[in-house]
Amino acid sequence: MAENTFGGVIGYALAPKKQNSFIRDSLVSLAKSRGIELVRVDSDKPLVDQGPFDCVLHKLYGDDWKRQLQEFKTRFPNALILDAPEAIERLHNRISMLQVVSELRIQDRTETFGIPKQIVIYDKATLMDPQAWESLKFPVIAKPLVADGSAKSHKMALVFTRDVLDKLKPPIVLQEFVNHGGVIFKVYVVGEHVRCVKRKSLPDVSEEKTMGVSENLMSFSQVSNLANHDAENDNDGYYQLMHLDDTEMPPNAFVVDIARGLRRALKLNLFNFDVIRDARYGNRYLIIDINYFPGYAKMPGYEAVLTQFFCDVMLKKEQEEQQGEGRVTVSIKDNEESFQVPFQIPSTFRKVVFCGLRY
Ligand SMILES: Nc1ncnc2c1ncn2[C@@H]1O[C@H](COP(=O)(O)OP(=O)(O)OP(=O)(O)O)[C@@H](O)[C@H]1O
Ligand SMILES: O=P(O)(O)O[C@H]1[C@H](OP(=O)(O)O)[C@@H](OP(=O)(O)O)[C@@H](O)[C@@H](O)[C@@H]1OP(=O)(O)O
Ligand SMILES: [Mg+2]
Ligand SMILES: [Mg+2]
Repeated sequence: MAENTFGGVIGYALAPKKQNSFIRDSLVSLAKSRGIELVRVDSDKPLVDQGPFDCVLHKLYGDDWKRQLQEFKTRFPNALILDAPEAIERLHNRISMLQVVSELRIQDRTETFGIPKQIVIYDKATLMDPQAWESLKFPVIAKPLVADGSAKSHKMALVFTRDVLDKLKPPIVLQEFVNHGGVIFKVYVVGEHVRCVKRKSLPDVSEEKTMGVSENLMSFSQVSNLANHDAENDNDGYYQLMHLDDTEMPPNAFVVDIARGLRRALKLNLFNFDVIRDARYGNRYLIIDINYFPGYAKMPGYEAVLTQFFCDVMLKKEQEEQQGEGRVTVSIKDNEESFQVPFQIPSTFRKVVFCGLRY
């Protein structure tokens, strides 16, 4: 993509951990060299009192933050909020998060995609009702329904048998565990840019293993974020087991099609999604998780990707503002009724004088 010169000020509102990992000197200086200034938003002060910002980049939760963004948008209508809080909210619930996958249509591909079979359980009574989960095949993964960024929302359990379901705390999603060779694909989306990487995942579960497990419930959290095992230091054979190196990537064009479709449907620019390849078929892919503003710094060369995105956003904003300059709303009064009509002033006219027309 051609380099553009439209700079601007981007305010970032991030939790301290995210700020530390994302806002590196290397990103700040590269962005600066392209005219983009990255400025920290102080979460102890009202957002409207800070700035001016051309754009606000954010990953914070709660009603107060949402209200602050609304107030900011009202006060500074030209400022961009990246991304819209209503669009982000869809990812805070593990059911609505994946509903969007069924809306996607991708043509002319031999690969297929979908989501694992899953049900939502809101209370203990339903959890104990066999009818609720009779359509599910065990093992299943129990995931907290809410994905609100808390440590709790990442606490999962691999459940081998029905008799341990009473140990779970609703509201939860019960999702069928699908064997996938112990490797997950994480697809990072930054506007138009799409990058797929491999990460380790839970190992496959065999029928015998399901029968013979001593514990019928195995708890875990953020498996793909555990430190990568060094192949030379692999005393426990974990790295070998995961086959990270010899796992084939999904076709790039397929991944890009899904990413672009999700971006359009979700109306989000900054997210990643986790994909597994169903070991039973080889060309069937399942989307299991979508995260807003993930750990981009783990993506090699993230500084260049994010800087280009910031520049693209600023350019688009500038173009829209220029187009918008000729746009006015004309009030028309017809006897007692009045109408508001949008009107575009042709760019060749420098000055237009509206008089009280009567006809
Ligand atoms: N249906 C499934 N079948 C097989 N493995 C799964 C399934 N769902 C989740 N996993 C495994 O469990 C891990 C955690 O699940 P998931 O990605 O839904 O949780 P998360 O806490 O939201 O993750 P993240 O840290 O990416 O936000 C996945 O990375 C994958 O290894
Ligand atoms: O911790 P990191 O920055 O690396 O990023 C992780 C991010 O944590 P943070 O936003 O709390 O920092 C998580 O967000 P929440 O679900 O907790 O909101 C989730 O998006 C993970 O998927 C990200 O890891 P990745 O998917 O890139 O491996
Ligand atoms: Mg995940
Ligand atoms: Mg997640």
